[in-house]
Amino acid sequence: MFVVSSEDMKQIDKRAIEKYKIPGIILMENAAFAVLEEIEKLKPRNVTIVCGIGNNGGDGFALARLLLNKNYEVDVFCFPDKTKVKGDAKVNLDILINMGLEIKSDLEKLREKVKSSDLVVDAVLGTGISGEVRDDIKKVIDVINDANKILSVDIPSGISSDDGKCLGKCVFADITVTFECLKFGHILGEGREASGKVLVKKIGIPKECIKEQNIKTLTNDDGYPMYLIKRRRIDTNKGNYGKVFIIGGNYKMSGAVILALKSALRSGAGLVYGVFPRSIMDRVGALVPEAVYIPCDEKNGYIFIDEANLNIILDKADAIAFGVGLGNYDELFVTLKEILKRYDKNLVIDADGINILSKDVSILKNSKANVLLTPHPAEMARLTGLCVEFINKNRVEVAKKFAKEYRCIVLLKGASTVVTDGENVYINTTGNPGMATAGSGDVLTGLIVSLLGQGYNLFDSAVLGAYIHGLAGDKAYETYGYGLVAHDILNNFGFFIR
Ligand SMILES: NC(=O)C1=CN([C@@H]2O[C@H](COP(=O)(O)OP(=O)(O)OC[C@H]3O[C@@H](n4cnc5c(N)ncnc54)[C@H](OP(=O)(O)O)[C@@H]3O)[C@@H](O)[C@H]2O)[C@@H](O)CC1
Ligand SMILES: Nc1ncnc2c1ncn2[C@@H]1O[C@H](COP(=O)(O)OP(=O)(O)O)[C@@H](O)[C@H]1O
Ligand SMILES: [K+]
Repeated sequence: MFVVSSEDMKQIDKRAIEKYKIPGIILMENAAFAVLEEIEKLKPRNVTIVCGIGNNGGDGFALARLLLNKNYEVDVFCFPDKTKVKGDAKVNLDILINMGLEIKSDLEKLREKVKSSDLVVDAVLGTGISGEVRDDIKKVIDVINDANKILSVDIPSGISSDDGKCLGKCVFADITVTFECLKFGHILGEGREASGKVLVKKIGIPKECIKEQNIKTLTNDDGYPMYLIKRRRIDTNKGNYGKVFIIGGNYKMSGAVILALKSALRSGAGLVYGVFPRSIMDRVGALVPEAVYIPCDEKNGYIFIDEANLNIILDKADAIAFGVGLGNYDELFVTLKEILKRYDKNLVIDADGINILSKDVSILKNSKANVLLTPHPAEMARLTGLCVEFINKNRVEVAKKFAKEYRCIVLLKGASTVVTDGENVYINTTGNPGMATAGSGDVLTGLIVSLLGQGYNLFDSAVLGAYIHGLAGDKAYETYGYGLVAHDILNNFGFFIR
């Protein structure tokens, strides 16, 4: 499913109205019907609709008429002042007035009504919000938030459609009914929580209008990305599903590489090789008997990959993951540099691999390998010098800029993981806060490198990885709640891939 900004949506609406000659008032009517359909499922006895003075409010006025015609008890408020309503919204406002309905603008009356209403509809601000919410509207939002149940029209008032930022104050909806496309604000930042359950409804915009906008951002829905998964031919063997190499582990940390190896096996890689320091061989061998091992020399407990082993890796690997539990040791920078210089297939750099890379990110620019970086926000901060708070508030832009500048693919982890090659963007919405647990990232790396080995390209592997990892985490959450551990996630991979 496409994800659009407010400007994209404005252009799509404009194209529908000016080029394809659909009158805006028809779109408004269809939007109102789309909201009506959801309200009827909720079976409220009485509904309070709070409208602004723009077209979002216009949707609210049209909805009020549809509900009144169906004999619902309806109260309509307009803030700051109904005399400022214009255009299509005014047409719908005037119809209500002609029907004899009183449109109130009294905050105290709204406060009373909100308490006794089964449902409050928030049609104050939509995609047309600009700047911080003005003080008078902040008060209205506070009152709306006291409601028993809230349905927001298009987007919760106060949330920016472009990045999900709360612009000073926002409605926290139970349900949001939006039109034609998802907006960034529904799945990023505070907007994700504020939107509640989001329903995307068609309102009659010709599909060409969306196509012509050339949208580059997708999220999981309509079968994407799972339809990328290829069925296996019957007459195949392990050689068809990749030799994947996972380079990781140090004397203090064997768990990360063990989890990544198990994860690669559980997600279907043909042959999984573990490259780790010799001192953890017994543990890895005991816990992952299905893997092949390349135990390496050690320097101060950290891995030292000599030329002979490096040649084996570079020669054999269909895909490499570098970094899980590796430790950040100066000489490993030299190893990473060599791999980037000599390896010409797909390379995932994760965890300590990213910390090692942060010493001099410019080595990416001369890379022969196709690189995917999978940082969490703190690792992204090390790569870019930006602070974590800024990164989290600007996830898409930060990841895009980095991917473009260093010609790699970035998978920026966290709630709403972002995958981008600098132009195309995927925003993932599977997963849950139970996955904020040690080792959860290591199993993602194992999953992605496994997909690469099986022949998916770098972008698709990252997208599928983020999606399946989140789904598997959601299934684990059903059983273990916040007590879920990384093993529970990887044990579900096979289920979803099947
Ligand atoms: N176009 C179409 O075809 C269709 C559009 N549709 C609907 O239209 C919505 C977009 O409508 P829109 O563009 O009129 O903007 P909208 O969200 O109502 O907000 C503008 C109003 O808010 C005010 N305001 C702004 N910033 C503010 C702030 N910080 N703090 C306080 N107030 C602020 C601003 O006031 P002003 O600054 O002008 O005084 C202005 O009055 C869209 O979300 C969807 O629901 C559907 O009907 C389907 C067809
Ligand atoms: N709130 C959340 N919602 C969805 N996914 C999450 C959430 N918190 C963490 N995750 C996912 O869990 C993984 C954590 O990775 P990471 O921080 O690298 O863990 P570790 O380094 O311990 O392995 C990432 O894939 C991240 O997207
Ligand atoms: K709204």
